[in-house]
Amino acid sequence: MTTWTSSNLGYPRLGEKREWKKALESYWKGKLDKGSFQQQIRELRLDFLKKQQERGVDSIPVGDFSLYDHVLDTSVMFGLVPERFDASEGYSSLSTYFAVARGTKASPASEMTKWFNTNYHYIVPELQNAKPRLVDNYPLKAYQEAASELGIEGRPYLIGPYTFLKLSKGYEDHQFEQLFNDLLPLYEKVLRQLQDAGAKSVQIDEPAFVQSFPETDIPLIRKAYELFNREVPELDLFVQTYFDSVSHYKDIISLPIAGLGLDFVHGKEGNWANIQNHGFPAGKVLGAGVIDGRNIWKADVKATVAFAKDIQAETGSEHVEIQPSCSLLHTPVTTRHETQLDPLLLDALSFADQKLEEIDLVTRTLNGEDTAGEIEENTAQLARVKNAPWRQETAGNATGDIPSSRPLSFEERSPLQQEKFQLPKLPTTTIGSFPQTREVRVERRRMRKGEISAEEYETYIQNKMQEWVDIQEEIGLDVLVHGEFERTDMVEFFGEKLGGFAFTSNGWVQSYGSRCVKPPVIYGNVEFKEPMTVKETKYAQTLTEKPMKGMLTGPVTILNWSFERNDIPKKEVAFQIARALNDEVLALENEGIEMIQVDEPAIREGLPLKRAEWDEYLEWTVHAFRLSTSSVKDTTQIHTHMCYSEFQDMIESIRALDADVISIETSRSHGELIETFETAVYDKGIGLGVYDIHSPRVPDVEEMTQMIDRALRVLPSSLFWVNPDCGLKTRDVPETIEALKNMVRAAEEVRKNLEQHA
Ligand SMILES: Nc1nc2c(c(=O)[nH]1)N[C@@H](CNc1ccc(C(=O)N[C@@H](CCC(=O)N[C@@H](CCC(=O)N[C@@H](CCC(=O)O)C(=O)O)C(=O)O)C(=O)O)cc1)CN2
Ligand code: MET
Ligand SMILES: [Zn+2]
Repeated sequence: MTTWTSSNLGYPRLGEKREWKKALESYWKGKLDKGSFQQQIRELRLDFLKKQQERGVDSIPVGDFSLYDHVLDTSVMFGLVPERFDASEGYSSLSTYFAVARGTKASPASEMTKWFNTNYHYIVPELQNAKPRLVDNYPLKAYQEAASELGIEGRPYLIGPYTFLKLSKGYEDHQFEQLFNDLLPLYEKVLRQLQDAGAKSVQIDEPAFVQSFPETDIPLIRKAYELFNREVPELDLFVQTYFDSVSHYKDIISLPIAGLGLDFVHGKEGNWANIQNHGFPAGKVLGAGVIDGRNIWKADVKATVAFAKDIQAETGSEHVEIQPSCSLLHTPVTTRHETQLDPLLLDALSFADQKLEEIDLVTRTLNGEDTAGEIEENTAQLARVKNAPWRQETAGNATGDIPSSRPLSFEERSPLQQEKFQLPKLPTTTIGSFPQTREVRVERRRMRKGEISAEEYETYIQNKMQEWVDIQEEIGLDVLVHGEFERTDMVEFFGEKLGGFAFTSNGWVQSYGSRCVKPPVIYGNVEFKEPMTVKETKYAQTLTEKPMKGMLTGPVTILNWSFERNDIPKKEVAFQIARALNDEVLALENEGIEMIQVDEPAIREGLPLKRAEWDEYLEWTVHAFRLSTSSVKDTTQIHTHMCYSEFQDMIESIRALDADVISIETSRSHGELIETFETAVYDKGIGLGVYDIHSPRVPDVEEMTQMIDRALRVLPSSLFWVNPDCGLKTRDVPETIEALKNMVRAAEEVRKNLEQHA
């Protein structure tokens, strides 16, 4: 007799109408006092638990909620606050916590980077001189709160020691084992306190188990879980993996743990092969991640039930837990406020709350409950969607008519471009966006609500462009941008203008801290309808003699930061977007915009978690970029931009993009990227970001000249550009202007030095 239960792995923090974001931002601005802030947050936290309870989830995670980021919570819990931060109010005080996340005047924030292959960013733990100790047991507090306030017997959430250390920096490979050993007693203490408080099980997330990791780490992992199993025998250790199939599956399933959760959506083939080849140990709970936690399409409940039964039959498991494929942090909260969507499309969607209902339905069905009516309804809904007119279109993916390489090599076309643009050495520019102030957003909302006309809004945007062209001229930047004021977001904006996309009103997902994105939904074939950026860019160009850089989002980034359709291969969609962007690039060029940036920050984040799959991925992503950008004249300069990235291992693919200039985020990793160029050859235009734009802190001239000098030790000055790490949309106006002034002065100083030494 099989036991079927349900569990959730994490719930979105944002709230149905982004209440969490609003509370945080008001608190940071000093508009909400600490007491009210904590009260509001507590209500949200409890409400989220209640919503999961109401949806019948058997195992509800507690402690996955966070005030910024769950990795930062783990760091703070273990006292891993870098020394540069003032911890006088206590390591786990709000002021210290937010200082690490956001930086202060005195201390730059900790680095932030991508959470595996998602668009969520975590704060990277810094372990230089680390002396970890248990400062606060967050999961315990969360467990007790859920129990006393709501009577929920929650399952405390923890990031496992192996994954935590893998996500950290500030140590050499040979120190890994020592640091790991230092952490274990702390984990043991946390677990013991949970056991003493009556917790029955814990969720220990180890997504690092799905990455390609060295076999030599296995004894360490084994040692950790053996220790936990020995020291907290009453507590069921439920190890959770997601985003792909488990590497070294045989070793991982033999750990002394109570259960293992596997992703049967994003690691379906690999995990299926794993259980076929190696089975699943008797007596352990099998977590079956069968509901997609990364996308927003309604599940086929009937097929899911059948698949869960297949998994059970294959493994003979006595206890299977039906789960989402990963934490629901990566999906929007609920479809219930979506009123603008085509009803047929709305019918096809499932956000976090709906996914929990699907999990419940699947579980009840497996338990033999009569759910025939509900299943029938689900089947009918799916059929309606399948018959929708936009699902009938066959994929038009022919791109054979678009060139995917430029006629001249970089060496040949670069002098032609220089002759045309006449740029100084170390040209200065920015990445595209200028502050999206509250005023800009309010104006847009007024236009959308019909409170002002489209013309009034257009005039407002034109005035903004004028204002910022003047500012850029005044600062002395060499290549200007229009500022992206007309855009809500670099992906959503294009989604709204291209065919085949739909957009939600409340489909927000956390990107980092309080910042959210509203990924558009790709439901049909992507098509160019009309020029998307020409009007603004052309207008901005009339305001200046300097080159105005056109600004587009690249095909892979549009794809990766949207909810993708799941009925045709991803790369087909990328090529469709590439075709549309190629039309836009040519439309810009045709109107005299001859420097065009096509941003591709998401190429790196989308890299498969398993090395073996990299080549194939890089091949189609590079091809998509080249399809978008290769049709231009020799004298047209193509720029691209990437951020949050570790590029060490993909420099060759970056070269293969064949962009004339690339700008890359560098400074938040304190220049680590620069070291890459000591060995790698990069021989096209390149700007390594000279200042971190994620923090309100204004760097001084000296700091930036140092960054430039450091870069020039490994890159030729003839190819080097000076720019910030990324766009400036999240910054305030005064700090933006001040920082850019310092940046231009830094470039001037270094230029002067170069001339003296020439
Ligand atoms: N898609 C995507 N992914 C990305 C990035 C990115 O730019 N886009 N950048 C990297 C970092 N991530 C980021 C993600 C979001 C934001 C960001 O600034 N998001 C904004 C929302 C942007 C937006 O869509 N704004 C809308 C709606 C904003 C809004 O809340 N409007 C108010 C009215 C105005 C107000 O009260 O503020 C309302 O409707 O009530 C607009 O501008 O129109 C936010 O969270 O605040 C920045 C960086 C990596 N991933
Ligand atoms: C996340 S990359 C952002 C690039 C975009 N052009 C901007 O400046 O905002
Ligand atoms: Zn960027």
